[in-house]
Amino acid sequence: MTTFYEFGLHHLVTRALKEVGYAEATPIQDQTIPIALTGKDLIGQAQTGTGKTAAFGIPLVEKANVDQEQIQAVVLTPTRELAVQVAEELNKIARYKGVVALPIYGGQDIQRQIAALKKRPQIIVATPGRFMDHMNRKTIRLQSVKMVVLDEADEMLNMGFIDDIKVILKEMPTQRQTLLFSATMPKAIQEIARRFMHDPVTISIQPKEVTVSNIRQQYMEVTEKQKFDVLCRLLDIHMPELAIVFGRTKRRVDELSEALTKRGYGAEGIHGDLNQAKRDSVLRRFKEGTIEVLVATDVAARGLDISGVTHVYNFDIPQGAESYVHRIGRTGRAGKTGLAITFVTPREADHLRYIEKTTIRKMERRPVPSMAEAFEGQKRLAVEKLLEATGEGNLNLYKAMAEQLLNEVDSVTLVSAALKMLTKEPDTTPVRLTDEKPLRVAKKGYRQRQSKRVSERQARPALGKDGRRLERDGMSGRFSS
Ligand SMILES: Nc1ncnc2c1ncn2[C@@H]1O[C@H](COP(=O)(O)OP(=O)(O)OP(=O)(O)O)[C@@H](O)[C@H]1O
Ligand SMILES: [Mg+2]
Repeated sequence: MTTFYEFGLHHLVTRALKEVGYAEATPIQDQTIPIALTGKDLIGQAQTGTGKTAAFGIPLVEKANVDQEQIQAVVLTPTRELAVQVAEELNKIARYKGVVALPIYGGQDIQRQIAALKKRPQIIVATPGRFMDHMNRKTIRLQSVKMVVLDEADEMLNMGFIDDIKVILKEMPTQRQTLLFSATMPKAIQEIARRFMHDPVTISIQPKEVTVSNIRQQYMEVTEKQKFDVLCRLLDIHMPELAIVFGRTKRRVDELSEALTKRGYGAEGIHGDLNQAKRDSVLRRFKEGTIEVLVATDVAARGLDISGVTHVYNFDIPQGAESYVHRIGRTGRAGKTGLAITFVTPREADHLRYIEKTTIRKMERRPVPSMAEAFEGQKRLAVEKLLEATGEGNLNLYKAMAEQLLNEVDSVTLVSAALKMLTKEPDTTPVRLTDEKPLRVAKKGYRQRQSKRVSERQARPALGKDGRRLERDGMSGRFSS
């Protein structure tokens, strides 16, 4: 493996990389950084969690000129949260060189953004809709842009951003370098490449294996009605550090997070109908570990890098194989291991096969855990907690009382009572969840009609009451501003 010194980077860039703990380049970084540094256009594909952000981020920071107070690079991302995250990573890489990356996204006060833009950052990381807004207001000037990155380009196409992207790219100087990155590269990307890239080099790391091997992939056959109890049991058995539960629609996410909270789990939902302040606070509390279960639509499936996510549950099987790859890719990142479990209702069996066929990877079928197994898991946790407390010391304050208690109650009864108090017993609090219709594998004719509809929709962007463009919420198929 290559160390970052071997790329001949500015010493202030290598110093920052050392500080963030990147000793060696990951395979995608190893292969793309030297090409990107030469100024060539590039398409980079590598599995989730393998460091694509730094693969484009390092060349961006390396090539930016600190003394030139103009926008020199633009990164476009499909979601607001991803724009923030990518800007954070770029700023880490850029901290000693003094280059500044600014995130610009919808739902944030535009005047504040305009004020921040006046400070003349060298790199902008933006969602397409808000970027267009600034272009139209002439609060962003593009004449000095030398590099453009499309992160998760395929998702931006899925979300109907194609027209925005075309307009944005047309406004950019033609003498620019264009980089395109994603873990999945459907055919539609080639159209972007052909129209907007100049003789791009394609780098694909293990294109056959779209998912990383350190994610264990399992599925469980459940009925719609069983899903919620099975999820609760799994959470009790797995005891994830952090878990993401993906639901199909915004309503589903709302109902699920409420139901989980009712049953005593620290859960919150995130989707595109929530205001930005709420989205930000939910994500922040998840990262801090204040809540341990994030319930999400596909809005959280792309690019988000949250360390500590040990489990991903597809409460509803995802529509597309790409969506599956990105959802489960929120775990098992940067060489860590993770577990992904997908719920499949009887009528969705074909859909599961289609995903397996597309990812060329079989999921392991697992039986639904019983309530007794979940209870066992929780009892084990209680024992662990109790044993841990015995090792912590500072028990002297309690010992006199313990001895007194032991005169009155036998030791087994006493410890049993302590364990009972520490154990989360099976909870059957009733919850309200609206059934989702099963997903069926689309028939060929239907698929074609659907894709035609999508292209029509793209040609005529959806407008809100005030005539503003609306952004689509991942794969949930509804619109939100
Ligand atoms: N060279 C490196 N050494 C160690 N860790 C790294 C290195 N490069 C990146 N990482 C870490 O790997 C994790 C995943 O990186 P990143 O988010 O860029 O993945 P990605 O390939 O863009 O994934 P996705 O397809 O999900 O967007 C991050 O936590 C990042 O800090
Ligand atoms: Mg990424």
